Amino acid sequence: MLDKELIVSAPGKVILHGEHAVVHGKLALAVALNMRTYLRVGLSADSRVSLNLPNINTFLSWDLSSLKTLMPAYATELQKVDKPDHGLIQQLREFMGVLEGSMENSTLATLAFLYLYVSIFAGSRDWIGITVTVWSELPTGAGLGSSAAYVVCLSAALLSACGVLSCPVNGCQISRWNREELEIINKWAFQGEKIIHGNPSGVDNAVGTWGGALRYLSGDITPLNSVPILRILLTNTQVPRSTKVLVAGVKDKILKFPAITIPVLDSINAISHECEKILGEMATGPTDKHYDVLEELFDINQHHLNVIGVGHPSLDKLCQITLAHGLHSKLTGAGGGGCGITLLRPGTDSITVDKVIKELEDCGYDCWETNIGAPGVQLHCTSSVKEEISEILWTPSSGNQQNL
Ligand SMILES: Nc1ncnc2c1ncn2[C@@H]1O[C@H](COP(=O)(O)OP(=O)(O)OP(=O)(O)O)[C@@H](O)[C@H]1O
Ligand SMILES: C[C@@](O)(CCO)CC(=O)[O-]
Ligand SMILES: [Mg+2]
Repeated sequence: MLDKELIVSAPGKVILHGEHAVVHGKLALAVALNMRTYLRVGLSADSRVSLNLPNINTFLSWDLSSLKTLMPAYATELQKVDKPDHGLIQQLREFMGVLEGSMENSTLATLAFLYLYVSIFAGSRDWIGITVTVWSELPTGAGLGSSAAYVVCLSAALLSACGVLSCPVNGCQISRWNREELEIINKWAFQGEKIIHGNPSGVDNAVGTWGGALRYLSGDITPLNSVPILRILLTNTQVPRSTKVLVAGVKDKILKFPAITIPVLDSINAISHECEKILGEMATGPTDKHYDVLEELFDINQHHLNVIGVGHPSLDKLCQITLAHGLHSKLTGAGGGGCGITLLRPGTDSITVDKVIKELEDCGYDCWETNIGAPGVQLHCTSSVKEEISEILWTPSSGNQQNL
């Protein structure tokens, strides 16, 4: 139960192979990124529920009594959540005054929050006024799993605030929940992703919850324990896109040209399997040949992703620029702009990397070399949060808060 306040965080992710195909039951390989979303939840002094999302300039507040009117007639068994309650989603849309199909960042984030708040607190008798502030190091809507990190944080924080999960801080700087608890967090986060994405596979919230590197196939999550350290250059083309729209576009292509599109998804599946095999072999001694294969798999998959309609000229340009320096890239996440990844061999010298970064930055892109395999969702003791993040979490601009 929420005593005074809690801070949780969850990582973003990079999909190495399998984006989009994973929505249709194929294998994906994904790794957690060392960029996180942080959430602070505190008891509110008045009986209000407030949501501060500074990254997307959203500051809202509701009277607790008005939220109670939305409580479903039944109490969801919190451990057994399965499908989203479409009746409740519709009721929340009416409550917020938004139309079905609205794609605004703020609408989707608020709908996901209210859905999780009302559903989770309906299962507990104690409705409490809370203030939730979320801030992220991840770019919003750029393919790095910002939506999943957001809903994983919401799920962990709300389930802890209403007493379903323990708050295992125990004087530690950082602590984690046990396996059963992580499974509940993941299930509720998946509900949140469904509200934001429409038809997510569940891979992004799985990485946000469990962290590390994992294989994901039709809901089965298996940690990849022996992944070698890969050097990855991440590039944000800064071209905005929506995962929901891109996922729906692939579905349309499957329906329109099944005989053409399904074999492409099967080939992406085979790429993920091949990559998994190579990563396994690399654990006992990476060779140049392994890197040759990884590079070729990036190239083939990037072509496939273009075929299924999720490429973008900005991503083509990224591939061309890096290839001119002997480096291989592919989009990551939903594509359509957003981020791409470039594989750096252990021997890639810093002069080459700096040249590539300069050329990409000249196109208006943002680049950084990254570490992958970060920990999943965790609970922080207040003093363990970086100072600049803690300042943001403590000073929401309530001046422009909208009271509803
Ligand atoms: N920091 C944040 N604060 C509030 N809402 C956020 C935040 N980050 C992401 N979101 C929510 O997630 C949505 C973006 O999700 P989307 O799935 O389109 O992109 P992504 O998760 O960054 O990329 P991908 O799904 O390809 O990995 C936003 O519209 C918003 O609703
Ligand atoms: C495009 C997609 O495959 C990955 C988005 O990060 C969607 C999903 O799996 O939910
Ligand atoms: Mg997303």
